[in-house]
This record gives sequence, structure tokens and C-alpha cells, in this order.
Amino acid sequence: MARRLSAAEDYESLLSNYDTWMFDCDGVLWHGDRPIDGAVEVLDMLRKRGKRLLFVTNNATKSRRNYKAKFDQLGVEAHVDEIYGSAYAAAVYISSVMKLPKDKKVYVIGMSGIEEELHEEGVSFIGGTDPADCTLEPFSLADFIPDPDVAAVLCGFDTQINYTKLSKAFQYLHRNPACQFLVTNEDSTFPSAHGLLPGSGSLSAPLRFALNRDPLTIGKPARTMLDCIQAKVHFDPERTIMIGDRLNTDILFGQGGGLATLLVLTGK
Ligand SMILES: O=C(O)COP(=O)(O)O
Ligand SMILES: [Mg+2]
Repeated sequence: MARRLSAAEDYESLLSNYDTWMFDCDGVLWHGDRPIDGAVEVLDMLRKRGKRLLFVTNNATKSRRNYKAKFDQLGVEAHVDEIYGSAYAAAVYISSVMKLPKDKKVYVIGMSGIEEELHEEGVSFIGGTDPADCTLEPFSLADFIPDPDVAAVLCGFDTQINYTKLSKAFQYLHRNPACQFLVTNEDSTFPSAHGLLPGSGSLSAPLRFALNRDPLTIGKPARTMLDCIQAKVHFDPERTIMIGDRLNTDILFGQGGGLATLLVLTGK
């Protein structure tokens, strides 16, 4: 049964009940590059109380290493193996679960974070930040020569989303029903430093609509993300709490994994 925390003893009981604290990032620790009041102090207090911290974000724009640099800039102690982003989870899924053959490629709608994680996992890809795709020039199907090695399309948050990228992704998926359609996450909105913006889910929506096909989602609330974490980190779900700002991703993710959940209201 959900209850609103107010008294100090409410928080004390959380501290005594849970050893592993899984934090969502956007809307919980920060809005864009602006830390949320008190977040850094809470992380510091939890560290001092000997709690294990894990950072679990659907934001696919950054790799685990990029996030480590962000935590460093905020003066927050964080280690790469505590950071789980949907870009990393997608790369691990493609390499270790889907077992994409080495001679096959992924067509990416997304940014350098996804590219870095795919590269780390030895997954070949095209698209992404390739200047040829980051264009507002009209897309001509007559001039498009699909890469025959593309066996999956991965769509994540992409500030350079455009008709060329959507058209190429559509072609790979429309022409070949065996081509896997993956999205890093389906967050409808993204809590930026200055307010809500369309999120990844709103960027892959045109493909879902045009193809009349649902993708496989890697990030929260999907179990895939938890499997990726549990492959690297042992924790007791009974003594783990997931802190998030979205009911349909973070809280659903925690409930699906048998974790306790704590909803914060800073997601805007
Ligand atoms: O980038 C997003 O859409 C959400 O990211 P989050 O999971 O850290 O809240
Ligand atoms: Mg969030």
C-alpha cells in the first residue's frame, strides 16, 4: 500500500530496511545538467551509511563513462559499474541476448552514447551521428541503397531526429520483417532543466505508427534492464528500493523486479 513519507522516522525506517538504493536519474537526481536540491547530499549520506548505490537511467544519450564524468562534475562519488543506462542495456542485449552475428549491423537513430556502448560491445552500426543522416535535405528513396547487413534498428533519444533517419529506419523494417525493431525506452517526455520536452517514446512513435508494429523496449519498465543489472551486480530484491519520478517506467520497473519503490515528485 502506497503511503506519503513525511516524518523523519519514515525515512529512518527506509534506511534500516534497504541496503541497495537504485536511483533513476532524470527528474530524480537532476534536470538536464542542473542537480535537484538535496539529491547530492542524499547520495552522500547513503554512501556514509554504507548503502550500495545503483544509477538506472532510460536516458540513452550518454554512455556509462559519460555518466561517470557527469557524476564527477557534480562531485558525486559514482563508479562505472554502478551506472546502468538504456544505451548500455541495449548494446548488451544486442550482443549477448540477441547475439547479433558479427557480420550484421544495427541502424541507429540516436546519439554518441548509444554508439559508444555498441562499439564497446563489438556491435557494428550505421546511422546515429553520421553526418549523411543528420540532414534536413529531402530524402529520396530513389537514391537510397539499403545496407544489406542491417539486421536491427535501434531507436533512442536523438536531438537530430529527422525525416531521413525515420525513412531509413522505416525502410529497413518495412522491407525485412525479420529486422529487429528495438527502442532504448518509451518515455513520452523528458524532464529538461527548463521543463518537459518530447522523450524517446515520442521520437520512435512515428515508426510504430507507420509500421503498425510495436518495438521491443530495452529500458525501464522492461525486465531487460533489470536482467542487465543482475548480470553484473548481486543484490537482494527484498532489501532493494527503486527511487523514480515516473510511475509507468521507474515504479513499474521496481514492482516488476520485486523491489520496494519510492516515487518522488520532482519529475515535473
Ligand atoms: O531520458 C529519459 O527519458 C528518462 O531518463 P531517466 O530514466 O533517467 O528518468
Ligand atoms: Mg526519470
